[in-house]
Amino acid sequence: EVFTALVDLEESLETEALLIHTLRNYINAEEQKLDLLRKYVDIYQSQHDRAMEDVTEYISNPINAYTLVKRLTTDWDNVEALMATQVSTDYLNNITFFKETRMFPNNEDLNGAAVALTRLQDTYKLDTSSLARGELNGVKYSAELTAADCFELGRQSYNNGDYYHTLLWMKEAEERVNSEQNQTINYSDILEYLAFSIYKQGDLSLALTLTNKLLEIVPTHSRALGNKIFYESELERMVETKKKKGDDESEDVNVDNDQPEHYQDLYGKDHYEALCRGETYISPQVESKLKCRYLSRNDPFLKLAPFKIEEAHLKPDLYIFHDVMSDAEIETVKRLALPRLQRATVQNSQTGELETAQYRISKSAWLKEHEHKHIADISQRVEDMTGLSMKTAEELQVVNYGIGGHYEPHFDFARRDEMKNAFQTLGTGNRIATVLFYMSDVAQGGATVFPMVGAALWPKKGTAAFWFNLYPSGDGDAQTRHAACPVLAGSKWVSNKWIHEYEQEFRRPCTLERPPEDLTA
Ligand SMILES: O=C(O)CCC(=O)C(=O)O
Ligand SMILES: [Fe+2]
Repeated sequence: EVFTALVDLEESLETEALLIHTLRNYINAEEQKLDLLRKYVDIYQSQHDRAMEDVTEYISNPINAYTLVKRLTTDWDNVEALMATQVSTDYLNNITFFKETRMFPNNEDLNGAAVALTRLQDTYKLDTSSLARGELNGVKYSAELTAADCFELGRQSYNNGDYYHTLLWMKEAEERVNSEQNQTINYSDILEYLAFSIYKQGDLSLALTLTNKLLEIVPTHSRALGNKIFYESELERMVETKKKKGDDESEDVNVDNDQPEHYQDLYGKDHYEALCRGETYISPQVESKLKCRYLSRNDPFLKLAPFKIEEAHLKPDLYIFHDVMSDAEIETVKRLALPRLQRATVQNSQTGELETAQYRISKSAWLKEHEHKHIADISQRVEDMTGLSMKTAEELQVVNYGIGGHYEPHFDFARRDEMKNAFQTLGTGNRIATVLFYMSDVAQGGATVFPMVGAALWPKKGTAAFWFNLYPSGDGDAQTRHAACPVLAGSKWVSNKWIHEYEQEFRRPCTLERPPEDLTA
């Protein structure tokens, strides 16, 4: 979803400001035109009224005779010309220009935004009515949805073949429209979608009832008339098959009330979503062993200001480093990434979906002195934190997740079959370890979760997560499979520092120890 990234939405707000300004100017211009026409019509009226007081006297006066003729010729021509003036043309041209030169969401973006919202609804088990009232997990935000907004969410779901969400949102639209003073959508439009998605869910008679209700409101509705005939004949056919079978076996109606496929097909989806909701399942044995400690690596400087480490899981070891990126460094990293983030997107390899905006800060980027220092300091800090060499590490990779932005479960290391293309040619080896800096707090959602071990790491500005992706033998640790949960409220900024195998020989000598079970071969 290209348009869920914060930066895109910011530009969209600027575009909207331009549109509002243009619309206001257009309305003013139309009003000026109407004011002028009003002035003309008033003059006509008063002259005409005067004439009608005494018609004979009026037309026998040569001046009146002249002005009457003039009013009906050149004056009237002016009126007609003014009436015909297309005030809107220039303003419409302006709008076309904005659409061509500025970032402008299209129908695909609207669909993406709707999918993002329904994803949040599923992941965080949000109740439709609460969501429509602007409540997220009991927190009331100012925004609310109108009946028309709910209808549009239903319509987008419908177009995606997702009748499960169509029904949820059309029902909500129905409830909302009944309590709206100025109705934002026609009830009959809602009924039509409602009836068809109910049919898709297998309830023929309810679909027929709703269609009849629709025909009471709009008796000539042609699609509804067609559907009525179809539902009635289907129902009749069902009754006949029932009679033939002579029992009450359930009918083989085209039932389609499951969630769409992509909600089900991913490994451990339920578990992943439960973790995202904060229902962690880390084993009590592991949890009781977790400690917080200071790390100084016998380094005299670090002894003065040791790293504060929190263990989040053991085997695989997941660490949280506290206070390892300053606000100034965060601002630098975001600012360097921002201009490039606007159109950059990440494609999810499993779903092909566009996920988030991301950007790699490159060494060759022209950096100001303090920016250069910040980037170098961050790299040095990662070296101090991990004790690993930065010689083969990748550049800092920046990701911004907007509302609904997420990253499906994945490994950071390359599997054996991917290795050749991935990192071998670079001469850096596989990604031995990951340092993930959190560059923002996230109001709700956005955890980094490890479904196979039941750990969830919650973003906190200035902290960093750290783990080894590979066993000392060089084999990938399947348990490090992880995901970024969708952002429910707020915006999430992270940056990754991926550290590679080569050059680590003296820092993390490899052993021949094999993993207990190689799930990734
Ligand atoms: O954003 C996160 O929490 C995780 C990001 C991640 O896994 C990645 O970029 O590889
Ligand atoms: Fe990752």
